[in-house]
Amino acid sequence: MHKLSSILVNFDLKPLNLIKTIYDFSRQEVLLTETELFQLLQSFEDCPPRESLQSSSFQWRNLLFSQVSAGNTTYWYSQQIPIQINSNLSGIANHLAVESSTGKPDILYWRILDFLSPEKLQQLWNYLLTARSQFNPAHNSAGLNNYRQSLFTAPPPEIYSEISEKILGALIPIADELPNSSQEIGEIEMQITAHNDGHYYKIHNDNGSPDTATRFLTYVYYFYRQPKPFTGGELRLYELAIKDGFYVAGDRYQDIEPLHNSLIVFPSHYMHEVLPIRCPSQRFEDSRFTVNGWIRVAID
Ligand SMILES: O=C(O)CCC(=O)C(=O)O
Ligand SMILES: [Fe+2]
Repeated sequence: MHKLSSILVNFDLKPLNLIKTIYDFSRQEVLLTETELFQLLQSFEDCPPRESLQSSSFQWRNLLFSQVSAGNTTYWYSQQIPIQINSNLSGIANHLAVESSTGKPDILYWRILDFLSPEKLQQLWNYLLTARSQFNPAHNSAGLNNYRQSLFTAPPPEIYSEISEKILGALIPIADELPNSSQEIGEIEMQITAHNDGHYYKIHNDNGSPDTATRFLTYVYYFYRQPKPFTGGELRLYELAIKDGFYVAGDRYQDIEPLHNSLIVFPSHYMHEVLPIRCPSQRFEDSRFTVNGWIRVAID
């Protein structure tokens, strides 16, 4: 909480109306509560009475932006929302862990080896070999060019239900133990991807936009022909850092080998990337395949 007197000395409040400007504003790390903003405004000689001030707010990532209108002038302020680390993640680790990393760098993930039985894996292959024409180029949610190159498609219903059930099978014991409903498991999203020669996915996280904000776990199931027909394609998980109220990639990272028939689970807000793939044959069936997606928290 900032003292009004120190803000008045150090800070020249200006009307701001563009998101970009709001962002710059937040970088100054001047965080006001609504009450402080009203007090600040009222210290201006020409400020209308409090009853005529109107306010509204919206949330972006872990920042709460609010606006107060006085006549034709709009004032913005921002406030950091405390970041909640899900204390049950360690519990999930206990249930999922065949292998887990809590070491250095400080990155949590869970990996299950031999995730699918040989029969289920064969079913997946049988589907894939008929489905080449259903794969489309993937786009990054921010619409940026050159951010991501891969092919993807929606899973057929039987693959969706079998794999989501298997994932839920690992998570349900935890869901039952969760102390409140806001941490119950909601929707499971799923896609099938193929990364071939020259494909990659640059650094991103999976829940940084309003429509993805309820994703809390990311899972990636890897499978490919034997012997392994490509090189590269490691999943690089970055240590989490917070800068100016935003999640950013820390300096340290861990590269995870996309092992055949393994499932990786990690928190969706981690920054991560897929390193470039080299696949000399360039044949579709030699791609680095995944069934991957996101587990959302249920919302009441
Ligand atoms: O393929 C992978 O290893 C990760 C894919 C990914 O990050 C995503 O689809 O959001
Ligand atoms: Fe991702």
